[in-house]
This record gives sequence, structure tokens and C-alpha cells, in this order.
Amino acid sequence: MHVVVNAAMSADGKLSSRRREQLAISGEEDFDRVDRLRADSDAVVVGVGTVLADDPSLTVKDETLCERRLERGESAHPARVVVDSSGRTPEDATILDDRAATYVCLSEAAPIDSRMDLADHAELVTAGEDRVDLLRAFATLQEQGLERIMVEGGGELIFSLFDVGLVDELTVYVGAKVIGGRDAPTLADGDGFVDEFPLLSLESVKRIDDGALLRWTVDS
Ligand SMILES: NC(=O)C1=CN([C@@H]2O[C@H](COP(=O)(O)OP(=O)(O)OC[C@H]3O[C@@H](n4cnc5c(N)ncnc54)[C@H](OP(=O)(O)O)[C@@H]3O)[C@@H](O)[C@H]2O)C=CC1
Ligand SMILES: Nc1nc(O)c(N)c(N[C@@H]2O[C@H](COP(=O)(O)O)[C@@H](O)[C@H]2O)n1
Repeated sequence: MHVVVNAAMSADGKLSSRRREQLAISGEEDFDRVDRLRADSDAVVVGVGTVLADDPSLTVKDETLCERRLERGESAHPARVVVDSSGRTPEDATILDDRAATYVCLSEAAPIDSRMDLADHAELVTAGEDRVDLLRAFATLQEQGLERIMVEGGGELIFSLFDVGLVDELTVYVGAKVIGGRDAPTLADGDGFVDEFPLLSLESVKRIDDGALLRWTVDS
């Protein structure tokens, strides 16, 4: 399995404002790059915080890219995965529509009613007692044939993935705006590291739109 985290942040490291509403930080060229990355993935993963804030579709937007996937014998869109310990994904969330397969990763604490509602629209993966055990959940996804994984956020999930050592690659688009706010989400939130910080090797820097795309691999 190969896990790429991709996100867009402001020049001051924020993924969104303190209102936690979806904000376009990427420009047109970067959104096209993200679309290509999705098209080259088996699954696109987000945390339930992103589903509740953004109601994303996580589908491939460019029809030519969908057609190329079909020609390769793949589904038109990669699978979508929500990491959602207690089954808070709303039943009418766009991510549960029938455009692509969806997996919801739950913990054992998820109530039976939520499970039954979600099971009508998604494959359920249960891992962990109170919180999703990411190592076990990702191992189950791999058993389902999902090898090329793209994680699109948000900051809580990204932190946890670094914490358990699941991230192979990090691509960050740094946009030309300052958002600020101590309560605004950043690229890696969670409890934060105080030692044994994950270390990265810078692989490339590219100007895109009016910002910069940074690509790192994660040191083992
Ligand atoms: N600019 C960008 O590229 C992006 C921006 N965003 C923005 O980020 C914000 C959302 O980010 P955020 O609030 O951090 O939410 P996340 O999408 O990271 O979801 C976090 C939630 O995931 C659930 N979860 C389950 N298991 C775990 C685990 N092991 N580790 C971590 N989380 C787990 C938790 O909820 P529970 O305990 O209920 O399961 C947690 O609160 C929004 O404002 C959105 O617009 C989001 C994506 C990309
Ligand atoms: N790459 C990138 N740049 C931004 O500026 C963003 N705001 C995001 N957000 C991510 O994209 C998801 C929306 O996807 P759909 O258009 O609905 O398919 C959103 O939920 C974030 O994960 N990404």
C-alpha cells in the first residue's frame, strides 16, 4: 500500500478558516492536479470532520480521466473512504451517493442505528474500540485491493496517520493567502508531536497558479 496525503494550506498553514467552511486555497491548475491524483488512486480518504464541514463528493471531475480509468478496467471513480468512529456521516451526505463505492470505517462504539443506515449506502469496516484503529482499518482496505491511497484531510486525520506511521508521501499546495486564527484547522492537528517528529525529505518544489506545490517523502 502507498499512502499520499494531499492538502492545500494558506501561507500560514491553515486548511480553512475558524468557521471550518470549505475554502478554495488551490487555484484552477492545482485543482486539475488534484483531479489527476484522484484518478491515479484506488481510494480517496477523509475524516468525518471534513464530510461534516465540506460535504465533498471526492469524485474525478474530468470525464476524460474517468474514461481512461474505465479503459484500464477500473471503476470511473476511485473508492471513497470516511474515517468515522461513531457513525456521524449523515445519510444524505454526497459521499454516500451511488457515483462511486464508499467505505465507512467505524469503531466498535458506533451505534447500531447508524450502522444500519450507513450499511444501505456503504461498505462498513469496523476497527478499534472507541476510535478508529487506522492500522487495522487500512489493512482491511488493502485486503479489498485498495493499494494506492490518497488522503485529502482534514488536519485531525492527517496528524493521526503520521502518528501511526502510515504516510509515505506528503504533497502540500501553499496558497497565496493568510487565513490566521488559533482555532482554524492546520495541516496536522491532533495532540501534536513533542518529540520523535516525523521527518520528511523534500523531493520537489513547483510554482503552480500563484502558490507553490511542495512534495516530500516521509523518512522511514
Ligand atoms: N484545504 C484542504 O486541503 C482541506 C481542508 N479541509 C478542512 O479541514 C476541516 C476539517 O478537518 P478536521 O476537523 O481536522 O476533520 P477531519 O476530516 O480530520 O476528521 C476528524 C475526525 O475524524 C474522526 N476520526 C476517527 N478516527 C480517527 C483517528 N484515528 N484519528 C483522527 N480522527 C479520527 C474523528 O471524529 P470521530 O471521533 O467522531 O470519529 C475526528 O474528529 C474543515 O474545515 C475542512 O474544510 C479538509 C480537507 C482538506
Ligand atoms: N486540494 C484542495 N485544495 C483546496 O483549496 C481545497 N479546499 C481542498 N479541499 C478538499 O477537497 C474536497 C472537496 O472535494 P469535491 O470537490 O467535493 O470532490 C474537500 O472536502 C477537501 O478534502 N483540496
